[in-house]
Amino acid sequence: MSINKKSNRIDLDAGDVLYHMKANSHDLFYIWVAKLSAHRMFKKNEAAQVHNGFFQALSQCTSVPGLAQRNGMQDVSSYQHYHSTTDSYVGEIAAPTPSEFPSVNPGVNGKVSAWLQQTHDPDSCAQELNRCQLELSELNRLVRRLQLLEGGQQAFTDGELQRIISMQNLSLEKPKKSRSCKIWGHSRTMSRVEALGMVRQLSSSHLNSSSQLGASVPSLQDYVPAVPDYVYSQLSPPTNTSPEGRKIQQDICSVSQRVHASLKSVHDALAQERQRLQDTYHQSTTLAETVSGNESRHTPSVTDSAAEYFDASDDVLNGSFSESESGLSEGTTSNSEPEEGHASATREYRASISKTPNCVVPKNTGRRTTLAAHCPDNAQVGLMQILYNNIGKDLSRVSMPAALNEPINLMQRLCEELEYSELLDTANNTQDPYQRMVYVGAFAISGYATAHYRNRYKPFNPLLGETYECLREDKGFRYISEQVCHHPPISACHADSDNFSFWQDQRWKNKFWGKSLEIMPTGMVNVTLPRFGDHYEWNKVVTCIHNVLSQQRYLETGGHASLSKSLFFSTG
Ligand SMILES: CC(C)CCC[C@@H](C)[C@H]1CC[C@H]2[C@@H]3CC=C4C[C@@H](O)CC[C@]4(C)[C@H]3CC[C@]12C
Repeated sequence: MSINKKSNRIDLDAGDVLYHMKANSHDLFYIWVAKLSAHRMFKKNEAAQVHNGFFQALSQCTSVPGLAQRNGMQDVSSYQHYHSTTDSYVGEIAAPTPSEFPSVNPGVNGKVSAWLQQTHDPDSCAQELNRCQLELSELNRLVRRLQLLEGGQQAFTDGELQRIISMQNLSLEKPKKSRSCKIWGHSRTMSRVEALGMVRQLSSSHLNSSSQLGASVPSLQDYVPAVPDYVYSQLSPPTNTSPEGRKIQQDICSVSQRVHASLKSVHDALAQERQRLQDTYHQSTTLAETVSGNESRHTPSVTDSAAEYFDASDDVLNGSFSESESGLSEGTTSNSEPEEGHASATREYRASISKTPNCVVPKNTGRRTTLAAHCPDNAQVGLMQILYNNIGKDLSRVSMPAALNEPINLMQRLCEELEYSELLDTANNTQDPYQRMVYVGAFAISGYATAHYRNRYKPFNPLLGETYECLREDKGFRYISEQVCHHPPISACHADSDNFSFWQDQRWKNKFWGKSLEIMPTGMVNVTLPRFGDHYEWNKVVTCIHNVLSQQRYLETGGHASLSKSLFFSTG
């Protein structure tokens, strides 16, 4: 949660949804903030309780009253305890049998298996996975046996403790200064030797008090403080030295390696399959283009483009790209899938546009319809690691691997916002001023058509002074842009045609929310229509990249945009 007192704004990143709230008054703002903070506190406590409950359950399950219980399990010094009792704890809830391992959504399973069936060697993957499942159950059995074996030696004996302290290079410095160690007369940190001596005294006191001195005689334990918690907290779990334990550990290692090898081979097979699909798709589209020849090529619009860079609606119309290609999760794609009615409306609209006067659409432009190179699969790029290595640095200056880039730069990407420039052609030929504004409005949002799908790659950041020029004879406009500032990146662009002039200088602020990244463009977009002397101006809305670090990334565009019109000259 972040707040801005001046503007009474509260921003909340709730994982999937990002809330931006603005309170009408200061009082309301403070009430909201107080309530949200209280809610957050409540949630935190709730989580802490669950956490405590977990450890309580662990300690209840500990069969031998161990050291950790003496320590109140505060810092679970005993990683070993955690492990040794996990078995019984898990057992209380439900012991996971191999068949009960968390499974993915059955719909997804269905799709995957259907796809696997179509491949040339569907059985090998299935066999490998079956084998994997067996190995995992074996692994489960081994881990349980190891835990049972360790279960008998949960608590440290004093002798063991001494051995561990002397073997491990423990720092016996007290983490926080406190005056609890009164026995030494003054407060100071213990030396290693002292601590060891203390342990020795402690063990003898144990013996004395229990077997020789009797309850009435004050034992040394009453004077000598127990071995401090922080000493215990540094103990690493004792390694299992029994030959059987070692054997089980070796078995676990080798079974894990086999599981890893199986999963890797399944992964490789799937990757190969994916490549095969991509190649087939690429070949089929190239073939289709050659067969259909030039006669059917009216507008070399993105409909023809077979590369991974594609237009949203066309892609949906053709149904040519799978969900995995677009890198979207099931939910997001199905939300935006238009019905057939929408598809035919789009076709009709396109047909009507090409009849617009002044709209010269050459038949064959000689422009390429596919990109020269395929995009590499960047699913493996570990963004988390990159961010982790650059903690504290300005993210805009962190260099990212080129596998994350699409083979165009930001100025080219901005030029794509003119993909539906026919709307402006139509506006310039529409008498009704309201209708004109509707067309301009439609054009203003048409720039986002691809944004929804293009979330897997980022455009290259242009260099300072770099220019990009694009002549679209097919659409009748020419476009030029220049990178006018590198940090922060600002691109200025201008496009001209018989029917309109378009210009914008775009810079944006980024806000990283942990799971999502918001791109907040500043600057206005301008369009003029020469025939009526209209000047339209609008601002761009916020684009939010949700789940930016994962493959379930998706873009959401929203916010307030206002489109205003003024006259830039009188037409008389
Ligand atoms: C590869 C991974 C990690 C990140 C992918 C980030 C992509 C989705 C980001 C990086 C730069 C972004 C673009 C930056 C600027 C603009 C201009 C704005 O007017 C519309 C959105 C648009 C076009 C953004 C769309 C999303 C975008 C392409």
